[in-house]
Amino acid sequence: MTSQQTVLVVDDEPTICWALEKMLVGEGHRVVTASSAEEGLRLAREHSIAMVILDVRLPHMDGITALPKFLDATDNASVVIITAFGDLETAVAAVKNGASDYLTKPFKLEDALRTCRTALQKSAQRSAPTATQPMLLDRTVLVGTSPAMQQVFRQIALVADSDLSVLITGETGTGKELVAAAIARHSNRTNAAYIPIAPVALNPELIESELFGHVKGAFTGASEDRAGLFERAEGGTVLLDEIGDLALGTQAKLLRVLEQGQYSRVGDVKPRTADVRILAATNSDLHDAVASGSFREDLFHRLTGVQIHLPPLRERLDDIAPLCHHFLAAMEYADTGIDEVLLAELQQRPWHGNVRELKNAVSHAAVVARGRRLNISDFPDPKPGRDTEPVSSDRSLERVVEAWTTATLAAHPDTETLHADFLTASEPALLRVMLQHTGGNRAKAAEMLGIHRGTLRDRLRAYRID
Ligand SMILES: Nc1ncnc2c1ncn2[C@@H]1O[C@H](COP(=O)(O)OP(=O)(O)OP(=O)(O)O)[C@@H](O)[C@H]1O
Repeated sequence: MTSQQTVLVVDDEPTICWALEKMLVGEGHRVVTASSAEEGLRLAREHSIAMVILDVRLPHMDGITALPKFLDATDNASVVIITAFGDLETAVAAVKNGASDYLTKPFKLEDALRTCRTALQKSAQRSAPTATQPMLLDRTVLVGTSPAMQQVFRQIALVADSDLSVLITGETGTGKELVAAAIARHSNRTNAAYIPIAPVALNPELIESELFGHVKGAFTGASEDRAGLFERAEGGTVLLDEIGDLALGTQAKLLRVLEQGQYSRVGDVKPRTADVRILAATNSDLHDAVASGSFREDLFHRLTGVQIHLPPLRERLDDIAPLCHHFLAAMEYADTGIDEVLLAELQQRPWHGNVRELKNAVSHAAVVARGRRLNISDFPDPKPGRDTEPVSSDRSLERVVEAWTTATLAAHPDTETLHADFLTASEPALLRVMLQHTGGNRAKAAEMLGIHRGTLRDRLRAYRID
């Protein structure tokens, strides 16, 4: 147990204050509570606070606005933000404004405990205050309420401000480019260029020239010196889409940029310095590419330091409803409803083209329905999947688990609950599909799962699955 520290809980819901107080007192800490930011700030100045747990939604001043004031008043204590809805903007704003971490309501006490323990440890090591610029938030277009997307938001929030390169993986249409754009937008390179580029779309012979530039006479047609992508993106961020398609020679040059921050224009030996953050995306399995020798292992390890994996849409069915509403609203059909029956039918579809297919399908349906309530016949037929790509092979499952584990370890290096966290992340999908499969018959679902009915009931309740 850690030595006694004082924790300030600021939340206008007495039950949350009570539960957190009980939990932290159980850990041997002292707890003071406040129901508004103003009251909390007064207490923060009166006590020597090691950690603040701060709700975002508060009666007068909200938690994000109050966060810099709490950091100031507590001499940079760790602040854990509680959000009612773990959206990307709040998560990024919280982390960017100096929060150590955040919890999404409703949260489990064991999650809160783990987060608080880490935050209290950080509190002791926290350095002097840094200037906290309020963040200019633009409307995110990255929508999702599933646990998988919440994990993606958390990862974006945690890596955005660093200069780490990030590998974004996922099937086509899962939103990899949107994730890259969100990282660039929320990074401290936000005012510099963000250039997404798909090497596969470039002429293979000219690809190095496109990336690194060339000098006059380097090859036929090189009539003058030309800057490449890395020069144009100086100070900013580059997304290399479909990184798996890069030729081995180009991979070696990219590795030099990543490791030494250097490159040379084609036809030139003079090294140039690249101040560019590199994000990469792929929908292919780089493990296989490494095994077959078409992708450099050193580049693979360099890129997979931080990995964000976007699961296919069929593995995050909770996102279908908010995505539909988002796309309808963007088309100014916000009033066009999606009822439960339609939603259930949409959730049955395989969505091989993922969110891109859903977006196109919703646009199509909205135009066909012309403002009336949508039904399934308004939607185009599902896109066929590639025969070579089973809906969920053992191999892709293995990859998802690997990516999740790597990302969680990166976010929580001191974790002591990895196994429980893994179950929380993966079990709801398993149970939902089983219930759909058995038409809601819990006894049958429990039998097929090989677990006791009571265990199934408890898990469903815990995950709030109806
Ligand atoms: N979470 C999301 N919220 C809102 N829109 C999304 C989301 N995910 C994807 N989209 C939309 O779906 C489409 C495909 O997304 P994106 O281009 O980012 O996918 P991708 O994984 O990069 O695809 P590919 O591998 O084919 O390049 C885009 O129109 C994007 O705006």
